Amino acid sequence: MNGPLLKVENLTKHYPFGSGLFKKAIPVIRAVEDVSFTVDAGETLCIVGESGCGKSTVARLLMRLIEPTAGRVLIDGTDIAGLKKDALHAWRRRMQMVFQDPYSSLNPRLTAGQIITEPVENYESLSRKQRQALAADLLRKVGMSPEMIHRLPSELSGGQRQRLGIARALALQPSLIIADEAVSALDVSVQAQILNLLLDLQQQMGIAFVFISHDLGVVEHIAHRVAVMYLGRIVELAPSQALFAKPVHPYTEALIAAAPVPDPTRVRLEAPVEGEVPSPINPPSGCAFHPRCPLAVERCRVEAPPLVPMADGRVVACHVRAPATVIPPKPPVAANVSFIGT
Ligand SMILES: Nc1ncnc2c1ncn2[C@@H]1O[C@H](COP(=O)(O)OP(=O)(O)OP(=O)(O)O)[C@@H](O)[C@H]1O
Repeated sequence: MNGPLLKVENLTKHYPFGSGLFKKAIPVIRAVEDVSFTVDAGETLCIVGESGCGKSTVARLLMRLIEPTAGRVLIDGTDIAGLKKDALHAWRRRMQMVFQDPYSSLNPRLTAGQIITEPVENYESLSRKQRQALAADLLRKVGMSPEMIHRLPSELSGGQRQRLGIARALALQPSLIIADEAVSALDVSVQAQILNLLLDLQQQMGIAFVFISHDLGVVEHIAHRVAVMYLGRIVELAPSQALFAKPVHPYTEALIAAAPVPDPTRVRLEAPVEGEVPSPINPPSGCAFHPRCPLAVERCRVEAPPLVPMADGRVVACHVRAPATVIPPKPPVAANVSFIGT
């Protein structure tokens, strides 16, 4: 199939805020605003940004766990919103999710073997032997001993539980895995093991990842491309190497400056730039980053910058660093005009 595996077009999610009883319009939380990107087969797109910028909402929209206010999600060119029950069921096989907290996302009453095979049994019935063989195979794939098949989640370490969550996601042989802060709850050494496991699996099985993280060390390790979000919008989307070598948006620059060295004690992105993240209920006019931006000029206060494509394949929304080319107004049409006296 030509074209991207995943195409996200102008995805927007507004949550109602309060009742709006005495006002004409109900105020909304602008969680995700006009987000567009693509992901190719076998590619890893990381989404980064401070807490509350809309990363998890994008993940939930991709998985169709919530409905968008506007915009579309296409898989292999098919709009998932238009799928009827059976087609949606079939499509769900292709996209799986790995969650941040491996403990709360695993049923504590099921054994590792049952947890792994449960998604498959939603699609086909398996004999006891097939179930055991599948579970053992997937446990091996994620670097666990098949002997763990009878263990309960409470009998596993955090890293083992996250491997189990990955094994469960792999069971349906998905084309795409959405991983929302999938390693954030783990020790740094276990994080590295899980990330390397994901990279190996990607090479072996050609899986694409949308990997959501606020940890740039993690992102630098695994991303092919990176989308930087600020207050619900993508402000820069770039090939990973280019982004880390030369961030263009002042917000990206600040994020990278806050986490300069890839080491185990690296700074988290809790407050990478001065000032608070503004409210998504009443975002600033113009560029939403302007109140915190050291480069802001008057235009930033009044006009929202569009995402402008740059020569190295990135797109950036910044009036100062990536000014949109102003298309000169067309000259007046001169043909067939006759002037008196000429
Ligand atoms: N169900 C909901 N109802 C109302 N507001 C919501 C809901 N879910 C998220 N929000 C709001 O939408 C915005 C984006 O939230 P989201 O969880 O997507 O951010 P995030 O970048 O994933 O943050 P974090 O890194 O802390 O998980 C936030 O302002 C959040 O409070």
